[in-house]
Amino acid sequence: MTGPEPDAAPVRVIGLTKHFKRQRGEQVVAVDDVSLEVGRGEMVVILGPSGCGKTTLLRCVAGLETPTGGEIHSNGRVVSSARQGVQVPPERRGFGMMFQSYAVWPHMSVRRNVSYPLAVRRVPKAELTERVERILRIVGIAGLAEEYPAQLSGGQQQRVALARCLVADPDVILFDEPLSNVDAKVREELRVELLTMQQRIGFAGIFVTHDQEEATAIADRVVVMCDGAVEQVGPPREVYRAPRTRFVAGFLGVVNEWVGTVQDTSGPQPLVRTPMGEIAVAAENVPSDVGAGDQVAVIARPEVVAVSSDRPDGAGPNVWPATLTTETFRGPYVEQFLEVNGQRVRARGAGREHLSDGQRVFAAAAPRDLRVLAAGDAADDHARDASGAAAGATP
Ligand SMILES: Nc1ncnc2c1ncn2[C@@H]1O[C@H](COP(=O)(O)OP(=O)(O)OP(=O)(O)O)[C@@H](O)[C@H]1O
Repeated sequence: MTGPEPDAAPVRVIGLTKHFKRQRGEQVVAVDDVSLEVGRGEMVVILGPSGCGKTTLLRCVAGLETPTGGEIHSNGRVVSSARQGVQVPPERRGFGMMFQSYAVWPHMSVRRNVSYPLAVRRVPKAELTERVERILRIVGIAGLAEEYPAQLSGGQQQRVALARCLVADPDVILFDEPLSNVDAKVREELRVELLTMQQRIGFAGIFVTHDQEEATAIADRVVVMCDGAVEQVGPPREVYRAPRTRFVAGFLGVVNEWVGTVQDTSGPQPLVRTPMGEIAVAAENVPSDVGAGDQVAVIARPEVVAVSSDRPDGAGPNVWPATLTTETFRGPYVEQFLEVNGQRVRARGAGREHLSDGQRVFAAAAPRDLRVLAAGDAADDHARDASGAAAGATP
């Protein structure tokens, strides 16, 4: 086993594979050759639909599962290697864990729950008291120190779990859907606080979720998984705006997909012929291996489709006469469903103009806001099912 290296990444996963056997002997490849690095103080979010292998990946990193192949390093030290037969137990990996199943202990007060990780390490009493007080304050539960978990709300219990995790001062924390048991409002509050604490304390995190909004809100980098493998890794903005596959596009939010045939890729705005009409896409948003005659999908997020009652002034090539089918008020924005040449189009806007259902309008989208993806790479049925999102602009 190699020793810790100060400049090494807090977590490095190399070619990790985990197979399970089902009851009837059938093999499941839960994690399929995944490589990943988590930088110091970085929050990496693993996002994907149910059954894609997120939890198994995290459990392998934690040491709760023995990988079938590959390696895991913590600060340059090998903590798991199938080849070398190394499998360091969870408590000796130096990772904090905040899993749904790692609930707080009901028979201990908040203070004792939070003290526990230091008590088992025989941290001197004065230091223990000081560290526990500090963390209780940071997490905002100092006033609840003598309470028992049964007397706390779900959100407060999650704070206790977080405090218990942070008190040991881990440089990496593994989170498995830690906020899924609390209601939406508390969840959002905790999310913001978690980020604030992460910035203040500086720990790195691997955070598993199937909730794309949660992922984009907290991630420095998102790792999108599908069927055990990594589909795309990048900052949330990049993965959202420049998805590499239709699966990623559909999983990260609502998307319009217009399938068609590429006409010519020589100019600055290649044209794609679709049932909606010809669509111009900025050349830099067309993959280099796509050529004339290829079947592709043009991808448009609803917020890049502008709707107006008058033909927009100075508009570029993509302006389509449309019928507004329905418009729903969503508070910060309006959601619009349109029909363009028999195709459904979904748009999202500020709703400044008063429009009526059934009204003739114009839909427009700038070529630079559209992307072309190969039509064949779609695991998109999966994406649609998982996210409830609107690939093909179905509501
Ligand atoms: N102990 C096990 N034995 C057999 N198969 C398993 C075991 N644990 C997980 N699997 C299978 O491995 C695959 C990945 O499961 P995993 O729990 O990692 O997915 P997930 O992405 O975390 O899903 P979810 O979001 O629903 O928790 C699934 O097909 C699952 O049925």
